[in-house]
Amino acid sequence: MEENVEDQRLPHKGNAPEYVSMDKLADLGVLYWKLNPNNYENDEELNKIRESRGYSYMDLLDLCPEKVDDYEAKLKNFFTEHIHADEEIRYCLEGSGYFDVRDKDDRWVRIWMKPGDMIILPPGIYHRFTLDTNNYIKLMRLFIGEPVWTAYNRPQEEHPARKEYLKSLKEINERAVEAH
Ligand SMILES: CSCCC(=O)C(=O)O
Ligand SMILES: [Fe+2]
Repeated sequence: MEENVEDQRLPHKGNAPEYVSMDKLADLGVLYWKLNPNNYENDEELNKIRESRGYSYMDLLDLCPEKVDDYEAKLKNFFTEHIHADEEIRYCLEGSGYFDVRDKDDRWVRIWMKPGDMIILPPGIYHRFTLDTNNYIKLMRLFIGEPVWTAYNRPQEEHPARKEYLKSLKEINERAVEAH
């Protein structure tokens, strides 16, 4: 996506849009599933993911002005580039929104989340979130154990999760080179 944005809710694909493959996202450590959002209370596939990855905690987040205290302030924080010490796991049940992640060359990749899209962002990846022009999203948040939502705003080059992430990127890259 474009580097500089005036209205964060617009797509910002630029004049010559470039599309990023799921493989390239996987190379950044971003995992993706397509699930059935109408069946989230009884979804075997979701349960399997939760069990195998230890996601014991779950809550639902409805992002709209009526349901969120400090709505504008929250959205502003979500759109401030940051990392976490843990994975960020989000499953879109209704509405839509953009998760932006930095690629290897520090360019933004915009992920448009729609109902059924589930992503896991690895610890230490720089990212941000915004609603799109529909102004509504319902997200499931998952976590291993007691949730920690602390965001560390960029720059965080000395943060252990950041260092670990850069190391894992290097390893993914080396494996890709060997495979060719
Ligand atoms: C509303 S979920 C996405 C925002 C985010 O990056 C976060 O909660 O840390
Ligand atoms: Fe985050």
